[in-house]
Amino acid sequence: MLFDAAGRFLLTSRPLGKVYAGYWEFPGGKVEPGESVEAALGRELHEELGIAIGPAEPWRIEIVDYPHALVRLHFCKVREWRGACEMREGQQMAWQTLPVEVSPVLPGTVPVLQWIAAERGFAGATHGAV
Ligand SMILES: Nc1nc2c([nH]c(=O)n2[C@@H]2O[C@H](COP(=O)(O)OP(=O)(O)OP(=O)(O)O)[C@@H](O)[C@H]2O)c(=O)[nH]1
Repeated sequence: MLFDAAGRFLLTSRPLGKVYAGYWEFPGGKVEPGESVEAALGRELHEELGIAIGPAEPWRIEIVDYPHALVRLHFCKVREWRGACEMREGQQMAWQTLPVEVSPVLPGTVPVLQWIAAERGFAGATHGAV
């Protein structure tokens, strides 16, 4: 999860051809064998966005049982990176705050918005209805 100095966070849309194409999520991807979560995040954000991240602060872990896969998601906060985000996989990006304006949000991403809301004392809907 990239957070800028204003506290906005970056969401990206899933590219065509993937499950849940067009749904918005925090950029990232799967950990490869032998790789740490932080290293995987750095690799994925470089592949997807062309940036080199600074420290990744582990935040929360969520398990989601999708019809296509059971996934364990490790959310880490990143506040420093080098380079400007470019969409290397045909995705879209949006810097967001609460409530999130992009839609639809990936089911596994919704709880994360709720955690951010709790942390910020934000009351109300975190995102629009699909
Ligand atoms: N990056 C990311 N993935 C999420 C979020 N929420 C969530 O449920 N996921 C799920 O976690 C998995 C992430 O793996 P991925 O992005 O590398 O995999 P993918 O389905 O795109 O397939 P791929 O192996 O072809 O890249 C997907 O099943 C995705 O649906 C999120 O906020 N960010």
